Amino acid sequence: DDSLQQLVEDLRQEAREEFESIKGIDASELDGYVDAFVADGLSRITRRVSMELDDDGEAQAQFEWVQRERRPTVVAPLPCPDTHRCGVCGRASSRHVASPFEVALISNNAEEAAPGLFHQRGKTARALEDVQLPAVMSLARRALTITGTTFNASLTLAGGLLTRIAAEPDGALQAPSQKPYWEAHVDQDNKQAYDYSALVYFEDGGVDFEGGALIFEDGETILPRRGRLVAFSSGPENGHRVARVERGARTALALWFTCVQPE
Ligand SMILES: O=C(O)CCC(=O)C(=O)O
Ligand SMILES: [Fe+2]
Repeated sequence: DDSLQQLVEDLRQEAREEFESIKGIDASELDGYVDAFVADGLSRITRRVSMELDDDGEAQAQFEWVQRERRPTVVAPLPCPDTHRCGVCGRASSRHVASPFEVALISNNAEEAAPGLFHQRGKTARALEDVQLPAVMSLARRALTITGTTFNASLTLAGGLLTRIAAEPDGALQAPSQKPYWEAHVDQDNKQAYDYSALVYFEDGGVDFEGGALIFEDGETILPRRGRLVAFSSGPENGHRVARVERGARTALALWFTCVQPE
């Protein structure tokens, strides 16, 4: 089918262009990234049927190959606390927000991209501004848009970290003053400006690493999956913790948004 061939060729071209805009990636890895990008595009290709009346007034079916949009976000609404400032409260989760191309790129380069602004018991993190991968910034913008639309809030990026949590080697030395990453907390307690939190994950829990689930105070547990976005209002309605990573390593893009527009 010619039109399908054309779509695949367009996807390959798009993949190459996206790759070429990103510096510092080993050329030997190009084919893998391009294939992942194309596979993602193909998984969203579907046939659209439309009906048209021909000159004799007969209905004729027209078929066209088109790319479906990524799947929409699912929201669990929650009552807002008094301190809440904008939008609706709740939790949302959406798969395939990061494409397999972005997932492979960021996961493979996370160690260099997040060599550790700080180190916190097996977790290292680097501020968004210091991450050298342009793909991370474009993903942050996408997460901002999706979160704002989902919760009906006009949001601005207030902070971001690319984090990597590795299972700790036995007997690793700990500074007792450090807060462990698995401690339960409310994001808004870390910074009052935070109104919404978003996380994008780059590995599959239970496959690429063991443990590391995101667990809300009421027990709702979200297992990180490649490309998955989780977003939630940052107040006490969404206290959470990260389960300890028992094997492997887990990369996450953590983002915080504010409803207060900068002056
Ligand atoms: O990595 C995660 O899943 C959550 C991290 C987190 O809760 C935070 O950085 O505030
Ligand atoms: Fe948090």
